[in-house]
Amino acid sequence: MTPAARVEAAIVLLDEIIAAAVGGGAAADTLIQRYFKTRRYAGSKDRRAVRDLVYHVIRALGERPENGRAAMIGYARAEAPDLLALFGTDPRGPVAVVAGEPAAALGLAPEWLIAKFAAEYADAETLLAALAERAPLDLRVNRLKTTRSAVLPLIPGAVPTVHAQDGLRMVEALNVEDLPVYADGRVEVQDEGSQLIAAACSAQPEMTVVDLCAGAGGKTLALAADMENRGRLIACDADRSRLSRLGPRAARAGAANIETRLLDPGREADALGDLLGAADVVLIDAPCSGTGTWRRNPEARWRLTPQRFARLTALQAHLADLGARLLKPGGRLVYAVCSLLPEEGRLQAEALSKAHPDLALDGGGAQILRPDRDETDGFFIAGYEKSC
Ligand SMILES: C[S@@+](CC[C@H](N)C(=O)[O-])C[C@H]1O[C@@H](n2cnc3c(N)ncnc32)[C@H](O)[C@@H]1O
Repeated sequence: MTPAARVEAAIVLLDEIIAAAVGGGAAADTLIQRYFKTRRYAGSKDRRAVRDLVYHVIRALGERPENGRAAMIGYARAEAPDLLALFGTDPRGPVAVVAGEPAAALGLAPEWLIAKFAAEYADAETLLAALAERAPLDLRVNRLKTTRSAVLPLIPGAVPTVHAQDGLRMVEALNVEDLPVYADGRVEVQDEGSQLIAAACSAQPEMTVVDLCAGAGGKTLALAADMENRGRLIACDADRSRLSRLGPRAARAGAANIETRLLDPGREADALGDLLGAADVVLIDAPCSGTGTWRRNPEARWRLTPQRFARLTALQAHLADLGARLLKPGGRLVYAVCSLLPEEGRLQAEALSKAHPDLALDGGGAQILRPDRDETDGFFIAGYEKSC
């Protein structure tokens, strides 16, 4: 592909990503993969160049742009004038820019979200800038199969993570999924912050542990390792397709004590009657806006609307309350979100304490993980003990 053709491809992809942000379509990564599946003429260098350009543009623009062309013109004008010079030079590239054409403005996030960050964090700009960076790749060593020290020499470019005891951070680029240690389930891809959430549950062998929003089981697998495959680990979710991905992952990881339960949204308790007041540990890794994961999914900034945000916070409160009802006396509850907004974290934790006076927040209180300070994705984590 010529340089101008790569710019045109990036514009087409940005159009698709913007449309998906409006209509709840696929993630940018998926759209990029699909795009190249049907364009075999694009070589690996072209693919990488187009992908990198698309992500540079997404990261640079806070508000959702009108369209891909406006996004590219705004980005190129401010950050890459050499790209602007390619417009109108090649029939396979973008046509020349005309006077007065719309151009997107650079920014860290949509204005309404910047205002929310600014109301909560004195250093909101630093935090938002850190969320616009690229995230490192972390692995979790699967203690059901091996140890961190045994695996470390087998992965070039990996170093132990600072906080998580089973974590490795890739400091050199490597296609981890091609490694034998990945193929046979000795390591999983998991951000260090997610590993710390599972660790905050203090799950032990022989316990009854409920992972209420298990998704495809990222944290469930870490809990199974903490439980040494002994006891009951009930992985629940309202999304059938996510939950169905847990089985093959558990098989690869050698996790053998997991039961799955599909929940009916709004009627989740119907499938959990036998577990009310019966769990030693409940993890609520609640569905959220994902503001803490913008480093990995920068287009998520363009997806969120005040209406969607309000629906999420209502769902979080509902699931937190349900989780509290599953705990047995003396049990432990962990409420977590991959968001740094107080409505999804601090205020939910306060409401939970108020609604359930028998839950006592951990001695250290709730914890916030930040990319600029902790070098993890952004998370809110609150751990509670239920009185006996
Ligand atoms: C943050 S994600 C969970 C990620 C997962 N724990 C992991 O470690 O990979 C939140 C999950 O909540 C699920 N969810 C949404 N509504 C739900 C509901 N009403 N009951 C249970 N789970 C729900 C979503 O399908 C999603 O998988």
